[in-house]
Amino acid sequence: MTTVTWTADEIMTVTAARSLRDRMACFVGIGLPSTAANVARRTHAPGLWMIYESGTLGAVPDHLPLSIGDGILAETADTVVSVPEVFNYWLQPGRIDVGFLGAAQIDRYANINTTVIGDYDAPKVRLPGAGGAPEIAASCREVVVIMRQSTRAFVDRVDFVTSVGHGAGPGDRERLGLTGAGPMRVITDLGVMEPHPETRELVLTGVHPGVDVAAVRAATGWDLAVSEDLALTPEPTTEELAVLRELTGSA
Ligand SMILES: CC(=O)SCCNC(=O)CCNC(=O)[C@H](O)C(C)(C)COP(=O)(O)OP(=O)(O)OC[C@H]1O[C@@H](n2cnc3c(N)ncnc32)[C@H](O)[C@@H]1OP(=O)(O)O
Ligand SMILES: O=C(O)/C=C/CC(=O)O
Repeated sequence: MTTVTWTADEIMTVTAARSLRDRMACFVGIGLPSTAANVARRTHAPGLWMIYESGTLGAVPDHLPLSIGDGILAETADTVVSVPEVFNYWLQPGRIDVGFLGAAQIDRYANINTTVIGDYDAPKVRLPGAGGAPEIAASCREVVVIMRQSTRAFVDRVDFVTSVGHGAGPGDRERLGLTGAGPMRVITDLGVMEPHPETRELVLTGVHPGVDVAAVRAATGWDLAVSEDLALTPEPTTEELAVLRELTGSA
């Protein structure tokens, strides 16, 4: 029997890809989300309708776009619309099923920071910023987050709320007028977290093969709750790995 070997980053990306279903409309963030969305489209979800913020609807890039301005998106899209149309017509009225985002920091309520580490006026690290992420987090029907797990990234309270997840708990999204369900899954190199239906706090609902719950808790900056029905992530298939490695040039 052939043993398939894979890295922690690879199982993270493949697991995130699997969270997308065929024919979904997916607002794709640049970086890890874009890699995972393109893996999904080339494997189990050929009809995934990928939307990038530059106004490219239905892009089918033959390589990973370097940015939302990469020509391959406009060249391969079903159509290209203006940025106001992406936000005002497609996103805000709830026409997009899933927003797929990355983050530098996330907290127990899945609030996202991509703005600054440390004090806003005297930052330790200045991050890429908000871009369209706050609107994506507000209005997509649901949000999936992909990021590597460590205590520097998984913090009790984010240094800056760039994109609201579940705010300070139940009812906050409704109070703020955010129409989408918010982050429903956070996928990392260690496992999968989902918001508790009542408290909205992230709960560990799955671990990747070979990962201890204790290791996930140790990489989290709050007392992470663990589901009683903890799932074990299925390993990446050879097809998923081949597609991922071809896309990232690591084949
Ligand atoms: C639709 C849209 O895409 S809108 C665009 C909005 N912007 C985003 O969505 C960005 C989302 N992505 C992020 O925030 C990412 O985590 C990034 C861009 C900050 C970093 O991603 P990567 O390029 O994978 O780099 P990496 O995680 O190695 O971090 C690079 C550096 O950023 C800094 N950094 C990143 N995360 C942290 C953190 N949590 N705490 C402190 N420093 C950090 C560090 O200086 C780090 O370098 P180091 O690891 O040597 O210390
Ligand atoms: O400005 C934004 O929202 C996103 C930028 C990401 C990119 O330039 O690819």
